[in-house]
Amino acid sequence: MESTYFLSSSNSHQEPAVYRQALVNKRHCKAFVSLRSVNSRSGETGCVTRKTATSVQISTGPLELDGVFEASHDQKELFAATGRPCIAAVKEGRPCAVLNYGQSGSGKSYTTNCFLQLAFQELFKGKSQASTAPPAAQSSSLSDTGCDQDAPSTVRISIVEEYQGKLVDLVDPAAIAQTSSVGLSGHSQHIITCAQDGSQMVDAAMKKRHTGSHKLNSRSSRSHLIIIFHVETTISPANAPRSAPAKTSATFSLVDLAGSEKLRQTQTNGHMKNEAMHINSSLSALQLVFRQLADRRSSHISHRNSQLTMALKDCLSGQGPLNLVGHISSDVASAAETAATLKFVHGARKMEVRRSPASSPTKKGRAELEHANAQLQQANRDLAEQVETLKGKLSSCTASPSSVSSHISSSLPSGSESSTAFTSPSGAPSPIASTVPSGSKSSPAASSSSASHGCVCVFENLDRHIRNEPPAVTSWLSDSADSFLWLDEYEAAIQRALCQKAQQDEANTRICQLESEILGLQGQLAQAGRDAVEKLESQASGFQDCIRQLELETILRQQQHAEDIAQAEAKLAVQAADFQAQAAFLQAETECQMEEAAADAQSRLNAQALDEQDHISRVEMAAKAMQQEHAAAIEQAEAAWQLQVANVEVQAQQLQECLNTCESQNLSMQQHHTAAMDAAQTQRAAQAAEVQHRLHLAKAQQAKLLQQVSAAELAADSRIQALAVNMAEQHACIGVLKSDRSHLQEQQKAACADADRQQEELAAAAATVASATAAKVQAAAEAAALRTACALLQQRVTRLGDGIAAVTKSAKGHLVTWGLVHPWALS
Ligand SMILES: Nc1ncnc2c1ncn2[C@@H]1O[C@H](COP(=O)(O)OP(=O)(O)OP(=O)(O)O)[C@@H](O)[C@H]1O
Repeated sequence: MESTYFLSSSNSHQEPAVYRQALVNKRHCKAFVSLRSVNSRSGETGCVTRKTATSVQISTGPLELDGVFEASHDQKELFAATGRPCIAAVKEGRPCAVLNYGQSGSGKSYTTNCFLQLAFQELFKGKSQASTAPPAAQSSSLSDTGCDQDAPSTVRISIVEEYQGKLVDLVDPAAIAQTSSVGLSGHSQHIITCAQDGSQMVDAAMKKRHTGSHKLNSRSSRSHLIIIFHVETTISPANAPRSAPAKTSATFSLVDLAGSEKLRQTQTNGHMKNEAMHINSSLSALQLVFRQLADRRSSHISHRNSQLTMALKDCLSGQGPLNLVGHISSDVASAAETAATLKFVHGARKMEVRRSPASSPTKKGRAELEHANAQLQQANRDLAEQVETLKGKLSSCTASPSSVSSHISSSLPSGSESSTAFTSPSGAPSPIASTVPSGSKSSPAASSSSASHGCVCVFENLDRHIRNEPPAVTSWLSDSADSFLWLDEYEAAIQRALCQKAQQDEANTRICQLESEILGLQGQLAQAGRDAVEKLESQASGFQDCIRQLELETILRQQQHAEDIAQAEAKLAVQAADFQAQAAFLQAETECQMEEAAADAQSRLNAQALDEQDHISRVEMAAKAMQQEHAAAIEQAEAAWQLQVANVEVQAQQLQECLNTCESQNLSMQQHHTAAMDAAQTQRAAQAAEVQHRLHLAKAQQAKLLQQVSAAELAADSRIQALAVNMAEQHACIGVLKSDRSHLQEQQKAACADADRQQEELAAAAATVASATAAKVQAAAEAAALRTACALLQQRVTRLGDGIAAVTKSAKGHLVTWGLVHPWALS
């Protein structure tokens, strides 16, 4: 049984997308131009000309491309450059595509039809007749032609159009063609076995394609046509590398895009206008995808913008050739469209194969996928081992005819030869002799299993001969009845062989079952892969949607932020203007306030100076008042003292007068002797007691005056101390004022002058206080003088007392002497 393995095909329906992504950046899109030199509309030509085989001349200079062909006669060359490499690639298992792009009426459909015929020829090269055999047989027959070593074993075709955003299967309308994250799916696939088949199918499908008539094209395509060739190729062993798989599968897409239209030029209305809008919209989506694929900075490919780009996702993946044919006209009236087509086609050359973020799975998804793949590969290996084991068992059950015959020979009676054993006694050749090689002997020990196949062959041959030629065999059997004594043994061998054949059939059945299981598992593997891919792609599409949503939100937010920033800037400008105005106002206000503060400070200083002056004047007045009070007190004290002194002097004079009177009376009494002596003595004693009393009073008054003087001195001292404290406080205030004045420059001078003036005044006050102190000293001196006078007065009083005592003693002596009084009366 021939084992077939799929190559690592890039077909999206057989492998996860992660393995389909090429990792190397390289250019994969080639740009070609099909130039129609017609002047149907404007009558002028020459807006573009073919310069070389790979460049066109336009107004701005030459434009390099991968190939430039004259549409009128170069269709085969164009196909050779664009279609044939794709056919070769699809046979190698790489997906590829040819896209026809251009203005309406530029010849895209014409070229597509030519390409189809040429592609069929290329695919079925060497096979001219359609085979009537069933597909399985066709597959083998295609590869067995020997014309093309790698001719496709199976070619299936799908024809789908994208019309107004919907996909339509043009071969089987019942099929629901749709796109998903893995590309196009659900479309019908139809095996074709020859170019004729393909042409008929395409012709039938083309009749169903949406077309319309407008000014530029009487049969204008109103849809994008996608013709997909699903090609499976069995590579001959000679071509296949030793370890390479032997079968490939891939798709070749031939795309006839609807023409880009300017409504003004085509002059379409109503329904066709709608169609044109859809066409232009999907072409714009395609252009965007091409631009994104050509732009390395672009991280997102917008396949989902249209059904067309979704359906062509595989073709654009860059795993196989992508040939873009731009159809242009040299008509000057089409210059704008020609320029646009050239720009698009030329820009597509920059497209590079790269990992598409749109299809790249997430890390987690990739890990899951790789894990699942590893498991599936392990299961595949296990199954392959089982198959190999069963194959070994089968081969051990299989033997060559020679071994069977030898086994049969060994089973014959001894001495009998196989050649005679199968020869009739009449010498007629045995009908089965040819099945048993003569003279072949094998060891009797040969296994019955190795003999089984030979026995079966012999038996089948015999059976066939019996059925085909019954009389000959019957006669041969009857003639040889005696010679077939070993028939029983032969029958036994046949039984054994049949038994082994049954075992072999069973093994074959088991192998078939296992193969079908393998196929089922492979299908499951593929399905699991597809499911996983689909899941990942759906996740990726979800992510894309999220990313798009986020991008949209980001753009909206950016716009909102820009607006906010503009508003904020406007507000800030207004606020800045306000602030400036406020700052100017505040500055003016501050200056006014400073001026006012300076004026206030000045006035306060002036007021303080005035207050100080008032205070000093008050202090001075208080000092003056105290001095006056002190002086008054001193004067009062002096007056009181003088009054007292005067009183004492008066009393002393009065006492002197009394003494004089007493002396005169004493003289009179001396003249009148005894009676008057007692009365005079008593009177003198009473007078002396009164004088003593008055002296005592005078002394008390003197002491009181002395106390008053000392109290006045204490009060004066305390007043002087209070004045000194006040003066110290005034000095402190002056210091504070000085420090304040130091901070105020110009005003300080006046304040200092005032302070100096106040200082001077204070000095004057101090001088006044000093003079008051001097006056106090003087008063003290006067008090001392008063005290001295008092002492003198005391001495005079003492002397007066002594005189009085002496007078009294002399008077008493005279009285005793005179005998007026007895001495003892005087003691
Ligand atoms: N190379 C050519 N040789 C001769 N005739 C041509 C060639 N190319 C186009 N034509 C003719 O020009 C006409 C318009 O061509 P075609 O329908 O292929 O244009 P188109 O690009 O497919 O237009 P649309 O986009 O509107 O479908 C057809 O009648 C076609 O036969």
